[in-house]
Order: sequence, then structure tokens, then C-alpha cells
Amino acid sequence: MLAQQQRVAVRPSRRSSLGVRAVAAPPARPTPAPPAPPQGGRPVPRLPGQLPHLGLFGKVELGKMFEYISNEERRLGLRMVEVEVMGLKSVRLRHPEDIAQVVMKQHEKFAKGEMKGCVSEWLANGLATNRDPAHHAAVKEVMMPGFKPDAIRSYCHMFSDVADALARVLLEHEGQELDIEPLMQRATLDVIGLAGFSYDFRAVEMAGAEARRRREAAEAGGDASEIDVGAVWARMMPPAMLLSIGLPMPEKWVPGHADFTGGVAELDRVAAHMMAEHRAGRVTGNRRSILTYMMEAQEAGNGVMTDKQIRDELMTLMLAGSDTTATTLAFAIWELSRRPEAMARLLAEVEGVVGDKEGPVTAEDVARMPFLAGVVNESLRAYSAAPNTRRIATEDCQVGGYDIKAGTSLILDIWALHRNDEFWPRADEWLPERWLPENAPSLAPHASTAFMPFSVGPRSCIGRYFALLEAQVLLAQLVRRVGFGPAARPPISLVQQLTLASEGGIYAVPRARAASA
Ligand code: HEM
Repeated sequence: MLAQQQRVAVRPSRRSSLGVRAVAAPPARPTPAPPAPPQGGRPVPRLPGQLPHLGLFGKVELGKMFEYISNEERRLGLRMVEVEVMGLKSVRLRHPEDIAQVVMKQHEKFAKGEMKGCVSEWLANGLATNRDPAHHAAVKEVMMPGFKPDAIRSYCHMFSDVADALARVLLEHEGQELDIEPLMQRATLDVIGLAGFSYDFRAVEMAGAEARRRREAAEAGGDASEIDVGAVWARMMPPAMLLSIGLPMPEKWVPGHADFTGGVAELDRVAAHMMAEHRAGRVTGNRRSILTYMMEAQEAGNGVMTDKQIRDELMTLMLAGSDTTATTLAFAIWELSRRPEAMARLLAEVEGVVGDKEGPVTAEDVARMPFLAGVVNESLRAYSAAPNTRRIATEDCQVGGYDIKAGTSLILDIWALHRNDEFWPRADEWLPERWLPENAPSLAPHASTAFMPFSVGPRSCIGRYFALLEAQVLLAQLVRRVGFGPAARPPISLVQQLTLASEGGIYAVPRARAASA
């Protein structure tokens, strides 16, 4: 499946735009790794030239680029390599021990990597980009009650309600080929709004036919409550990755720069509106949400939760808490749409547990659905929504027997780890059954160390359980209402925006359940 879609011949690339140099063709015989010096570690070997598969304007074609790096690493017998992308050097780690050393065991030697430019201004000092450990800890403590398992279990009816709204909009397109990713994005924005901010973005509703007129009015400068955050999001994400590098004068040469900065301005209006609504006691969905905890801390005078800090956390949670889960759901549905036997097995499992029960799917229900858990886990593995994360070495040290100098940028290559067949037999295939207890010993033998979709250590994902339960409940409720058939589209092409994405969309054909069962 994936192997067939993404297998590409590695050819020397001759791209001249943006200073991307040609890459030498691989020699016919393997080059031996440099000998180890008598003392200390070895220098990290460098892949020659810059990477191919960047495309015009820095679009990172992930599937192709990582395959190229993995092939080269294997060919040269290397555990890690230094690469250069658009003039920026980094060392890419893909071995689970090396990643765990950097993000967990010796995390104090590695600072969180910075975002730059207008993306840095957008996320500012929110939890994911905060680089001051003491301040980060103080903010996290305030938000933590909203991420406790009991709190998250109480969000299930919101996950289910959003799935029902999503099903209604999907069925407006019954029988048509539809890019499902933007709708998943809208659904997860609604979830983080209702559960995290006690606020209803109505993002799914606004994708429906009925709401189009209102949206146009809002774009002409209407009330902040009428802003279509789903549409803003769709405009902002494509240029975000390139803008996060902080290259000079992006307004002159990055297509979509104005969409991005305009989008941030719209989201700022929405954030101010959400805070005002909350202060006025006008809350929807969750009555005690993460926003509630932040505002209570401010009122109690804790000195950390200024209005600006709350704004930064709202922006961060909108990104970290929606884009990633949307990607996971979109790829899960896309794979299910092409695997009728997996879809049938999932539906049988869901119906076996919830039967004809009306109302929401609960945490207790999904705990009895191992195949559903396999679908979500496998989508997190094969399509790591956060395909990599970055750290900067703050002192000279060694990782995996290699010397790392202070200041080195380390890319923790979760995507490559998850696609490495040393750890994942049939790594390029999407196999939800891999996760069932009877198959795990042969198909997921290293899952306890080599499965890191949420990273590990003190800066790992605060929303891990939120995301897992959200994805499971939403998917279970959705497949009760809507079936999905395959779309006749070319193979997907994975690219890296801030999170993983597919260039050209992720298509499936929604069908009313009775017709598709
Ligand atoms: C499939 C869904 C998700 C995936 C794959 C994912 C992945 C990740 C990863 C890999 C990190 C760590 C980055 C690093 O080590 O530098 C992270 C951090 C974070 N995630 Fe998630 N995430 C998901 C869902 C969520 C959700 C639902 C929320 C909130 C509701 C959330 C909020 C955050 C925040 C705030 C951080 C920063 C944590 C910190 O630095 O202390 N994420 N996520």
C-alpha cells in the first residue's frame, strides 16, 4: 500500500531555486562509515549536498525526503546523519534510544527548538513554544486539571455531538469524492473549542450549505463570533512551515504570507471574543474548561496568567489540539475507505458494543473496542501527525556514540522511526490488526520503545489522552452514521506543513450508512 504509493527512484536532483544544490547520485558500492577516533565519540556524518524533494518554495515532500534519508542511512550503515535543508543544518535522529536520550533521559542538555518569524509571533509563549522551563512548568500546572483522565472522560458527549454534526455535513456530499481533511479540521476545532474553551466555533456547521451566507458576511468584517475559523485555518496552514523558518522578507516571496498574517489577526479577534464571553459567563459545552482554569488563576493573582499568556495558550491549543488529531482522523478514514474488510470489522465491533443505543459513545464503550484502538494507533504510527520535533544542544555531549556540539539542531524524526522496518515489520503497510494482542508480538514487537507519536519526556504531548479518546469516540460515532468508499484519485503525496499533510487533499466518498453497510 504505502510502499507502492511512495516508493520513488532516488535520482540526483538539480533544483536551482532557493539555493538548493544538486545532490550527487549514490555510488554503486556502500561507503564505509568513518573510523571511530581513539577517544570520545565520532563526528556525525553528513549526507552530501542538500536534500532533494524540497520542491519549489520549500515544500517538504515528506514521504520522498524521508525515504531518501533512510535509504542513504542504510546504504552508508549510519545511525544518524547531518543534513542541510535550505541552508539550515540539522542532525536527524531516528533511533528510539537516541530520541529518548534527548527528549527524556538527558532532556536538561537540550532546549526546545525555536519557531521563527510570523509563526513565532502567532504561537508566542504558549506551552509548546515556551523556552523558559520555570515559566513553562507554572503555566502547565494551571492548565493540567483540564487534561486529567477524569476531566477528559467527561468530554465524550462533546466528541460524540461533534461527530453527529460532522456526519450531517458529510452526508450533504453523499456519493461525491470529498477532501475529508478540512472537515476533520473543523470537527477537531469544534472539540477544542467546546471542551477546552467553553466556546462553540460552529466550524462544522459553517461548512454546511446553510451557513455559507453568514460566513461571507463575516469575511466582510462581521462580528467575531461569525468568523469561520475552519476557513481561516485552511488558508493559514499551507505556508506556515516555510514561514516558521524565519527567512528574510517572507512577504516578498512566500505565497500565502498575507493569508497567514491575516489569519492570525482573525484568530486574535476570536481569542479576545472567547475571553470576553467567558468573563461574561456566556459559556457553551464544557462549563469548567482549560480556559476556565486559566482565568481563575488570573483572578487569583498567580502572576503567570496574563491576558497575553492566555491568548498564547488559546492559539497553541487551537493548533496543537486540533490539527494533529484532524490529520490522524483523516488518514484513518482514508485507509478505511480503501479497506472494506477493515471498515466492516470496525463497524461490527462498534455495533457490538453500542448496539442500537442512541446518544453518545462513552469512554467505557471505546475501552471495549480493541480494533478501534488499533485503527487509531496504526494511523498515529504510519501517519505521525507531528512527524518530527526539534531540540538544540545546550552543551557538547554524545548521542548514540556520536559527538554533538553545543548549538547543534537535532530533528527527532518520529516519522522515520515509525517507518523503520527494523522496529516495525511491514512498516510501510497500514495494519490496524498489528495492535491486537495476538499479533503484537510479531507485528509490533518494539511498540513499547519505538512508538512515540506524542513524544516522551517533560515536553511530550499534554493532550495525549485527550487526543486518543477524542479520536476513538469521534471515529466510533462517525462510522455508525456514515460509510466511506474509496475515491479514484492519484496516490497521496505527504508534505510537511506545521503538521503532516497530504498535498492535494485526502479524498473519500461518504455514503449514508444503510446504503454502505
Ligand atoms: C493525534 C494527536 C496529537 C499528536 C500526534 C500530538 C503530538 C505532539 C507531540 C509529538 C508533542 C511534543 C513535541 C515536542 O516534544 O517537542 C506535542 C506537544 C503538545 N501537544 Fe500534542 N499531539 C496531539 C494532540 C494534542 C491535543 C488534543 C492537545 C490539546 C488539547 C495537544 C496539546 C499539546 C501541547 C500544548 C503540547 C506542548 C507540550 C509542552 O511543550 O509542554 N496535543 N504533541
